[in-house]
Order: sequence, then structure tokens, then C-alpha cells
Amino acid sequence: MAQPFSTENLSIYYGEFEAVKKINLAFPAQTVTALIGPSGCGKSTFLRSLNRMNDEIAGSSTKGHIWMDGQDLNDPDTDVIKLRQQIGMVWQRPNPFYKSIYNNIAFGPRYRGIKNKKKLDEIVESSLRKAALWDEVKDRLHDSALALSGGQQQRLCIARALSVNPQILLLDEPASALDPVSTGKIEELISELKEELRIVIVTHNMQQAARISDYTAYFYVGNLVEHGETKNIFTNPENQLTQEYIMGRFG
Ligand SMILES: Nc1ncnc2c1ncn2[C@@H]1O[C@H](COP(=O)(O)OP(=O)(O)OP(=O)(O)O)[C@@H](O)[C@H]1O
Repeated sequence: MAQPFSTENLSIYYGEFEAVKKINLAFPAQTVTALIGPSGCGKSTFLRSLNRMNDEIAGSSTKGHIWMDGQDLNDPDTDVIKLRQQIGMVWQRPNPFYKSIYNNIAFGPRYRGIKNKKKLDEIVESSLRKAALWDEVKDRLHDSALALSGGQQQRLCIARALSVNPQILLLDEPASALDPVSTGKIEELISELKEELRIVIVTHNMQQAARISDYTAYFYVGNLVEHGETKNIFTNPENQLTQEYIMGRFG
């Protein structure tokens, strides 16, 4: 049976260079998929293509399909603004808007036409609660988001993505700029959020991939070398390349 969110022969180019090569990958509901592999192998390019953010890079182009509920998101007629609400993205470095904590979260819902203050208050609170940040910021919602710590800013960015009810969350090394305590909070959050969402995460941290993901995809020079349940990939990989990468990281 076709998965409701998957890629089919997805290739991504920078000019003539094929950075990601004919990837077929499915993302089941309520799971975390980790994308791993050495630097430059196409993980971030692939991740960014899933909500068409890679289109914003001059010279990039994409071939193949991204299927969601029977629609091809790679179709040129796709409404990418709406798509990016359904498929939210959080980057490596926290990038809150130069606005208050409240207005960071209310921005997306307001853009979608929600003006009612009570409704916006509810969305701000529920998004911050889902991102495990509410208790830390509830008394200073109108302070600048930039006054938060790096780890809090990253959870704010997750709350901002959640404010428009996405079905999928794309995370590009979301904890790599954070201290171990903040990293732990982000990992806990990911495990809670997957009850409601599908999550795809790029990580260089093998222990993190093993801890938080259900499925792992190993990329190498633009190819998907191996994909499967994380416990199998980490204990008994089928491909020699996967094994060497994982062993190298642990060794
Ligand atoms: N904006 C760009 N213009 C041209 N080439 C690019 C661009 N971004 C990435 N590339 C190239 O595409 C390939 C894949 O890069 P990408 O950043 O997706 O890899 P990655 O696996 O995410 O790497 P890292 O782990 O270092 O973040 C690399 O060869 C890279 O040089």
C-alpha cells in the first residue's frame, strides 16, 4: 500500500551537479526518521526539498515526485506557502523573528487570517506547551524572543512551526548548536511530538539518531545506501558502507 508521505525517484541538482540521486523513501505516520551520512552527501538538500525550500536556492532544480496524500508536492502548481504550513521546518541555528515571544508564535496564524485575540492567545499557549516552553516564558510573553537562551529559542522555533498545525516537521540538526541539557529537552520533545506528527531529522550525532528515531536512512554521495528500522541499522546493517560509517563514528 502506498505510504501517505513519500518520495519517488527524487533527484536534486545544483546546475548540472546531481546532489541527490533518485531517492525513494517513505515516512510512516507517528515516526521519526533520521537522515545520516558524511558531510556533503545530500542530507540537508533532500530535507529542504521535502517542503520545497530548496527551490529558493538559485540554480537548484528537482526531478521526481514527493507524494503526500496522493498529491505530488513537486508539481509546479503546488501552493508552496500552504505546503510550508503543512510541512514545517526548523534549522540548525535558532532563527526567531526580531519580535516578542508572543508575536513569533502568532505570526503564522495571523498570516492565515486569525485576528481574534482570544483565539490567538489559545494558539500561542498550546504551541508553547507542545514545545515544552510555556512554563519558562508564560510571564514574559511580550519580551523579545532574542532574550531567550539558545535552547529556548530553538524550542520557540519549534513552537512557531507547530502554531499552524503541520502534519510533518523537518529538523536540520536542531540540537547541534545547543548544550547537552538543551539537547536533551529537544530530544524529549521530538519523542513527544511524534505522537501527532511525522518527523524527519538530519543529525550527525549517531547516539542521537539511535535514541530518538524509529527509522534511519544512510546517505552517501547523494545516494540512499540503506534505509530501515533504526535498531536494525545500528545493530546489523546490511550494507558495508553503512557499517563502516556507524563503526567509524563509534570507534
Ligand atoms: N547552494 C548550493 N549550491 C551549490 N551546491 C550546493 C549547495 N548546497 C549544497 N551543495 C552541494 O550539494 C551537495 C550536498 O550538500 P548538502 O549540504 O545537502 O549535504 P549534507 O549531507 O547535508 O552535508 P552536511 O552534513 O555537511 O550539512 C554537496 O556537494 C554540496 O557542496
